[in-house]
Amino acid sequence: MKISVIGAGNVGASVAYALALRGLCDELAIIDIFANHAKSKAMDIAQSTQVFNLPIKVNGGDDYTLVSKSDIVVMTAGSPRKPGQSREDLLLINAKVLKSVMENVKTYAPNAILIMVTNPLDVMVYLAQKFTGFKSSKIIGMAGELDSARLRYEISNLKGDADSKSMVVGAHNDKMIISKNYVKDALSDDEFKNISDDTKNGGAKFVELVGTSAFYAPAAGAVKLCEAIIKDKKELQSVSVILDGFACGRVASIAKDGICEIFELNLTQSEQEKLKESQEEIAKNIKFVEENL
Ligand SMILES: NC(=O)c1ccc[n+]([C@@H]2O[C@H](COP(=O)([O-])OP(=O)(O)OC[C@H]3O[C@@H](n4cnc5c(N)ncnc54)[C@H](O)[C@@H]3O)[C@@H](O)[C@H]2O)c1
Repeated sequence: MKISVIGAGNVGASVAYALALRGLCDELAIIDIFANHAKSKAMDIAQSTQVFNLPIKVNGGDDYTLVSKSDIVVMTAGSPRKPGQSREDLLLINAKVLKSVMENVKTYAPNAILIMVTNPLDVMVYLAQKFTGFKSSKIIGMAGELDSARLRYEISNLKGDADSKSMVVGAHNDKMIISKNYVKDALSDDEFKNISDDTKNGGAKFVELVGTSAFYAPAAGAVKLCEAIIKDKKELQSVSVILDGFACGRVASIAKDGICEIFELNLTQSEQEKLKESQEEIAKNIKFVEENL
């Protein structure tokens, strides 16, 4: 199993490190526009695997031949949010990065399953297909599992633990949906409201503290997707998927070929309206990129 991680920054390096230490692949490639940065991460991670005597080959650089024959490519290259920025402020900056990276992925790893992390996530998921022509079942956006982890973090801070099936669905922006239909823990109305607010604010709170976006928990979300693919788990995860003219969060079953089934969301009328609004916003942002790139 060969996995390539594009972008050796905070999220990319954390993905590569976690993949290596969990022994999920036997070959790992790390690519960044800053070749020495990627090489240094690869060397450091390769030395970490020696600590545990894990037989993993790790290479890094800016040369896309390193990505050849990857089974999975995790895309993390691009700018993260800075204080005061929304994920949407990154639209054109990261779409340009995505276009150049995807041309190389298409050339060197045409059979890979693509895990997208770069923000604004739902827009990038849709554009990744436009730039690669990959089947939509082979492009999966990671964000729902991060938002769900933040939800369970808030619940367990309050209640001591959280149901592992509680999840956040819908778009990866301020209109993410925290629905009682998907929260399996018993919460009063006040508790539900406070936990929803804190979960939605989880990303911004991190940006406020350190001036950039979170990385360990997002990396864990990407690794969870890799694991579901590698182990053919048919695991239900909250992921961004390509739909008709846009991409947005759905619950989908993840297995060896990528997305094997997408489920309709079970939402109340007002939640459905909110989902529709966020989908329209995503479609508008896609159009903006298409007209301005
Ligand atoms: N989906 C999510 O839930 C989620 C969570 C956190 C962060 N993110 C997003 O992930 C992305 C990366 O975040 P980060 O914190 O790792 O940022 P970072 O700045 O630490 O790392 C980004 C890396 O991308 C590299 N890069 C830039 N352009 C490139 C190109 N053309 N080719 C190859 N590499 C290139 C940079 O050199 C840098 O090393 C951001 O867009 C961020 O918003 C998404």
